[in-house]
Amino acid sequence: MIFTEPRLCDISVATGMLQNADGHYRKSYRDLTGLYADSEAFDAILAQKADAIAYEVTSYTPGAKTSDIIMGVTRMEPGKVGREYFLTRGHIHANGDRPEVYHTLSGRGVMQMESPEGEVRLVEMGPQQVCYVPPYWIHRSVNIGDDDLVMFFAYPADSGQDYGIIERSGGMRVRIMDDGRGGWVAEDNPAWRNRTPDEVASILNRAEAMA
Ligand SMILES: O=P(O)(O)OC[C@H]1O[C@H](O)[C@H](O)[C@@H](O)[C@@H]1O
Ligand SMILES: [Fe+2]
Repeated sequence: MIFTEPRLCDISVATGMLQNADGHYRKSYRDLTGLYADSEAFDAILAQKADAIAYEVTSYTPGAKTSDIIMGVTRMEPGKVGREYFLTRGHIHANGDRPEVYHTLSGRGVMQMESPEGEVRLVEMGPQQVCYVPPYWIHRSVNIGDDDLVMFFAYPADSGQDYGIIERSGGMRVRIMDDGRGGWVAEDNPAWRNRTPDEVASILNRAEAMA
């Protein structure tokens, strides 16, 4: 039997990156087109810095099985589009029955979660707080602070990401907005449509089919 070699990776909290990683992807503001409520404010950002990095992910993938764990670091810029705080695209795991752990290293964030049936959970996170995102929850990170939000994450390597689930429902159910007093407030997204019972069943069945 050949055992996987252990791997030590330093985390640079200052740069928000995993060292000795084997994966790195960046999302520019242009890549986030269509995610925010205020399209005029978003266009103004695009005019300034369409190709600047909005968030980036460095990761290490030891293998491809359920029993392999992908680990990495996400770094998000601070800011708002109009009143709406910067966010990641968000996804549900394509194999929905896969959880994820997020450990905030610096900055302040909200882990925004939504169940297939449209229940909402919002978990505010600061440094040295760990959030367990259970199986089947759609999840997205929101930077509600004035500085970079840097989070360590880990999840089973066969999770996969389904981004279409958010597009198909007109976004997530709530938007995380500036409350005007330096904090945040969740406001209903009027474009949101709940998933049908058939869609919910297919999310659950798909996970069974992949198991
Ligand atoms: O995948 P996104 O929604 O763009 O979010 C960016 C990243 O957020 C987390 O850190 C996840 O663990 C990553 O898998 C994900 O890629
Ligand atoms: Fe995930």
